Amino acid sequence: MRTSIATVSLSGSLTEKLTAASRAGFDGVEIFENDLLASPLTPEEIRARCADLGLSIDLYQPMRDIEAVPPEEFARNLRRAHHKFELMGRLGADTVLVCSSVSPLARDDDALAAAQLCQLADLAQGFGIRVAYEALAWGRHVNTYDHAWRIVEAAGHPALGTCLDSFHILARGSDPKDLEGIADIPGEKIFFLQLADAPLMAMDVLQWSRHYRCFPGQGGLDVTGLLRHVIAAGYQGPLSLEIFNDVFRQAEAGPTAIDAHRSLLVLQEAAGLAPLPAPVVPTGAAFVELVTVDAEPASALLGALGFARTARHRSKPVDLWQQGEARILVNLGPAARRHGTFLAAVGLESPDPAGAARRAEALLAPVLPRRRAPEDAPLDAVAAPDGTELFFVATVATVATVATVATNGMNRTNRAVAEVATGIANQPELPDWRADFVDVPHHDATPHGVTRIDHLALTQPWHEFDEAVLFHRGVLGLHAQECVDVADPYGLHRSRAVSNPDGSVRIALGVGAAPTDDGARAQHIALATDDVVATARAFRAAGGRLLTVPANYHDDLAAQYEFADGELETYRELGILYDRDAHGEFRHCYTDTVGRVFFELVQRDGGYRGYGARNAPVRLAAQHAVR
Ligand SMILES: O=C(O)c1ccc(O)c(O)c1
Ligand SMILES: [Mg+2]
Repeated sequence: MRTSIATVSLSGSLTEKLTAASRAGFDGVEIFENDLLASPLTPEEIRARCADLGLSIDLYQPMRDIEAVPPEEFARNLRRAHHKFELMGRLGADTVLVCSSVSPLARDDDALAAAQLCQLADLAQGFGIRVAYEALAWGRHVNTYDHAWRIVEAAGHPALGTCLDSFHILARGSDPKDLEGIADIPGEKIFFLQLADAPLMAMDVLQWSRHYRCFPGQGGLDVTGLLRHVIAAGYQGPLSLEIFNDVFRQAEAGPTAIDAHRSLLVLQEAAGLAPLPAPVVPTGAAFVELVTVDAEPASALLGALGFARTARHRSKPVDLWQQGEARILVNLGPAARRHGTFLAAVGLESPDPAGAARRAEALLAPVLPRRRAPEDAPLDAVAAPDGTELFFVATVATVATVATVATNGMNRTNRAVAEVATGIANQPELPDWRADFVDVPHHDATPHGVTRIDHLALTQPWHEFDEAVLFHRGVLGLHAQECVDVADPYGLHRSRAVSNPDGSVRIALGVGAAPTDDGARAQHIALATDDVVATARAFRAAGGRLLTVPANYHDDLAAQYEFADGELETYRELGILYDRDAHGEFRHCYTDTVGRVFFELVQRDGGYRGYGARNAPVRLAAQHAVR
């Protein structure tokens, strides 16, 4: 379907907003009156600019406090409307949005509202304009979609229809049954559809709408369900985003518009309107890549954690450090001069790397060159919103399967293998990232019990948090958990975890204060161990330093839980934190920070699902204290 976006959703001047909308692939815009009033361009120039950018002006909005008012007031409203309709003629816009009145002058009189809207529509019709009447959730007398529709129906004017806005409809928390009436509105009488999501919050609905709307898929409203009803009604107009959001108002318009368009692609897929290449959910973390200018601190830390430097890149100064199934690349790269040591890339194991990249590209993710150097294996990679490079790499099993199929035909493969092989039959050669690395002699440093990467925690730029969540959900097909807010002594840290079904890929996306030296966005790598006490002790014995946790924390633990003899003393000594949920237990501790990066050692038992959020305020305070 055609896509559109209200100019209020983007930051900048009207010209900047239009340019961003066009570049992101929108077909049209809603011109918000304030953007026009503040623009030095004449309506004719705006019209020409939109035409140059390939944008139609799908809606002019809003007109307020029009209906159900005393006659002398209504006469003034018609005069105002006359001016606006002339303006719309100059703009080349043929639909105007009228939102339900909030005026104290408005009467609770549907017949009067219908009669006056009918007169307004008559005037509009003379200009070739249609009036779309929308119920604001806080409208004085009209605040539900069905009430607005009853008035439109009663008015019975061909130039009068309704505008449905998912926020106003869903924010009232109505019973899903109440939405079924949407499908009964004749599709051609739904003149416009505005789409917005919002995080679930208990607050005044006007404030909620004006500050916290977000793109579909970023909040907690069932925008997909609503869209299905509107489509069932036969609506054929554009899908238009109308997002009032304090963060998007400040963020750069270009990336916000791309995020916006991505949300409509994911929404249309979910509503069964337009398919995308199917999500290829990653099945594991193959590696994490750190970039640093000085390998020494990172190497010392990895060595103390029990990692061994097992291989080196054939052509570049990149070392592979490994322990169990945890693999960390240390890259001596110039980028670190700007950022300090940072996590630059993640290798995600994928049953179909090319398919994963196709979906990412369809969802407007920047696709990175397949080879970073001519001799490198050609890997599919895209950039996440925060710039982290995501490599889709063949799972070890997939690479082996292709080799087996290639050499032995199908006779020795079982059915599961055959299925995977069919899925990748058109990829004769699945590049293996590991082939770029040559083994180096190493003393098998006694491993310290790290088995794999448990999760990554990546702090996002302040204005890209919602975008990051939608990206990881939509592009990678990961499931997003609820948002958690964590108190930081110098601010607030908000976190939302995304994961695959078996928990072998977990990323905690965060935003807010960061306990790093220059406030740079902290990134941490949590390493799984079956025995955090043993791993922590071995780390210490090898010269590693663990984050010190205040005694008050452990005193509080003693008040909450009963521990075996000596257990709590061990946790005090090593700075181990403890949490429990309905499924199991979590024990974890933290290393020093190098640049932006630190490590966490975690022991999950019994299917614990969280990330130790209740301990995060104590951990953040301790990290700030170290600085
Ligand atoms: O907040 C408002 O006033 C407002 C204006 C126009 C709309 O379409 C809307 O949904 C809200
Ligand atoms: Mg609206």
